[in-house]
Amino acid sequence: MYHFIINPKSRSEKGAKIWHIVKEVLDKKEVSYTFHITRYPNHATELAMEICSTYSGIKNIIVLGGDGTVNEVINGITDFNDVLLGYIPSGSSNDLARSLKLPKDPVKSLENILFPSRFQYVDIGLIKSYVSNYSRKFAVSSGIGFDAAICEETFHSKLKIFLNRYGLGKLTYIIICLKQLISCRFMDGMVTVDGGKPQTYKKILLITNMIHKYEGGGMQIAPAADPYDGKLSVCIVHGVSRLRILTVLPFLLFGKHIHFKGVVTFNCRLLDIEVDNPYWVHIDGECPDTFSQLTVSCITNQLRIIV
Ligand SMILES: Nc1ncnc2c1ncn2[C@@H]1O[C@H](COP(=O)(O)OP(=O)(O)OP(=O)(O)O)[C@@H](O)[C@H]1O
Repeated sequence: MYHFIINPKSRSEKGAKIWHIVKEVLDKKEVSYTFHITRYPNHATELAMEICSTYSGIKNIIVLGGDGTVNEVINGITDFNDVLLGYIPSGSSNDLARSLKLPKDPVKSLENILFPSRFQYVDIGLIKSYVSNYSRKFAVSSGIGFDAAICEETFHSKLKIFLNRYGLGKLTYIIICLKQLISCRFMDGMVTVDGGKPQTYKKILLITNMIHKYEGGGMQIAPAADPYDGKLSVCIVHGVSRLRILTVLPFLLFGKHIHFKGVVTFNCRLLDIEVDNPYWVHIDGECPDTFSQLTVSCITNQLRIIV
């Protein structure tokens, strides 16, 4: 039995159309399944919880949506040992699917799930703010500063809906990225790696904590990120002028930004972040709030996913 959780609103409502294609194949093949359509933000978390509590034994939960829906689902799974996750990417950025090299075509994706050749245990991240009493898991990445400000603005953007209609969703990120480059505030703060000595940074553009190498629809923020190594791949950009950042940005696509002055990358299990003011934080591309204190960690080999 497969349990589908579908976000019809993903990729500006293309999720609904993709589900119809998938459903047709399921019915034709007489596959036994239940399906659950999300009706509001965070509904996928409730649905995943419901599936976990209703059915016993190993549950095949299949997510049809974007990275945000995967995030909601992993936050609803009550026992990771009892879940085998399948994923049919139908979001605008699909960075998880890109990293795991999952098929883009929904029918191929479905076939991969119905006749799986293998599954993998992948790491997930956990972000907490003790100051704000907040905690959430993430599948792909979390970040504070510039990348989160871009996510926040993209979320409210009418341009995204318009450009997604023409398959140009990526362009939204580029346009908003340039806009944020002019207006975003730099942070001053302190970063503590694996409980070591706190390190002070000035004029921080962003601090990203990556499980997988891509975010923002294929930007290789952490080209060395390995979702199976039990570690976060961290990227800090600091002390660089806005003009300089503009010249570095194109190198992000290929992960070559890491060679520039002011870009610090390292792997760790635990990261403490304290910044001078509350700034936007994104978690798998969704921005719950602004925070000034964060503790980020990696949970090793937590999620069993069909690849
Ligand atoms: N019925 C709904 N109405 C409004 N919002 C919804 C509904 N169902 C889910 N959502 C919200 O849509 C958000 C975005 O979905 P998702 O991330 O899956 O797609 P996306 O933004 O197109 O893809 P990506 O994250 O890959 O760019 C989710 O975080 C979820 O809260």
